[in-house]
Amino acid sequence: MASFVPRLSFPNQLSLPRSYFLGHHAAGLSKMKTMLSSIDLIIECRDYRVPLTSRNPLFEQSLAGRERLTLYTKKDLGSSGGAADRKREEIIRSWHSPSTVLFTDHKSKKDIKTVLKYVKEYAAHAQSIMGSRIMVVGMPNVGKSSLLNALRLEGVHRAKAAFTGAQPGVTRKIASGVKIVEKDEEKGTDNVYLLDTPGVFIPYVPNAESMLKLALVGSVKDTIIAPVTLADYLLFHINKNYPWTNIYDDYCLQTNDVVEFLEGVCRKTGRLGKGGVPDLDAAALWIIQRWRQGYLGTFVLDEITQDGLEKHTREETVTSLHQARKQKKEVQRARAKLRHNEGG
Ligand SMILES: Nc1nc2c(ncn2[C@@H]2O[C@H](COP(=O)(O)OP(=O)(O)OP(=O)(O)O)[C@@H](O)[C@H]2O)c(=O)[nH]1
Repeated sequence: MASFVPRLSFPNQLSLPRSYFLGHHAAGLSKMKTMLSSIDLIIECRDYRVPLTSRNPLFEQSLAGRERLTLYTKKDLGSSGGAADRKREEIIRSWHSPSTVLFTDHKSKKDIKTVLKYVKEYAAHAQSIMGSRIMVVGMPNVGKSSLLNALRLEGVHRAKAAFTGAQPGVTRKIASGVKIVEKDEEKGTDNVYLLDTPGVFIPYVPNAESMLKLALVGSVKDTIIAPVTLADYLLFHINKNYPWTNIYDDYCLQTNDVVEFLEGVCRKTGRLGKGGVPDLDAAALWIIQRWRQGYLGTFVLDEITQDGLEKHTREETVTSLHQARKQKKEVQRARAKLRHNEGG
């Protein structure tokens, strides 16, 4: 039998939306800027599974001038704690050196204690009279509110203060500060407050593959990109990077054909419509959610190399919304011209 050959590239998705910069993202960012003078430290959350793609250049520009802790969230979904994971973390640390970088799973007491230790040390060093104020920022759905709740529970043993949810955009406004560390008279340290902020998306994603990655990790609403396209990208990624794992053995043999894959999922899970027709959209959504919950294993979608951050930053063009619209129009014009030529 011929051995399976995975696809080496994913077809370019010309019609894929490349923007998800909503009104409350822009409003949230402006408000963050105006509040900067009262903030001591920024915790910027990025997603462990997309350490490069979940970097939002807007935070570099708008929130410059404040000390920052970069925290890679959802570690449990990207790392199984093996040698390759440790190597990856070492590389990511080197990107930010000499600044501190932490990797967290919000359910891990150990990880949350490490963040609290950093925060306490920072607060002791900052010696603010009014108590320290920390702002947590990041892309939508990266886990900011979950982090706040976990820090509050571990730090002051208080219940949840922020709503969380599996879809992006649960936090819409900057909340007032929530206490995560109690003052300590003996040590001479004051209270530490954490401010949750709405997730802010990149104004214009420079390439379609980055948009697919961001959609897969849940940074954009599931209604924005067709679930079958997203499942196809997931299949491509699994085949290319984990061809030996038999992750989807339960549904079908190894394949590069998303329809074959999803039909297998439909048959196995009973997602069949009238007359037994497979419901591909429902199967795609289900498999994406299984992936997001970690049931298909641990995944990192970005390629992590020593010069990865530098390369990514170079390639990244922070396109303004005006430029984004201009580019969109150019694509539309090119397509119309193509249609016209094909018709003529
Ligand atoms: N597995 C895992 N899931 C996490 C982790 N942190 C957050 N989540 C989940 O990710 C989803 C989004 O978390 P939130 O805390 O609401 O994210 P957010 O960044 O506040 O989202 P916005 O409201 O869009 O700004 C929720 O379903 C959380 O349970 C983590 O460390 N590991």
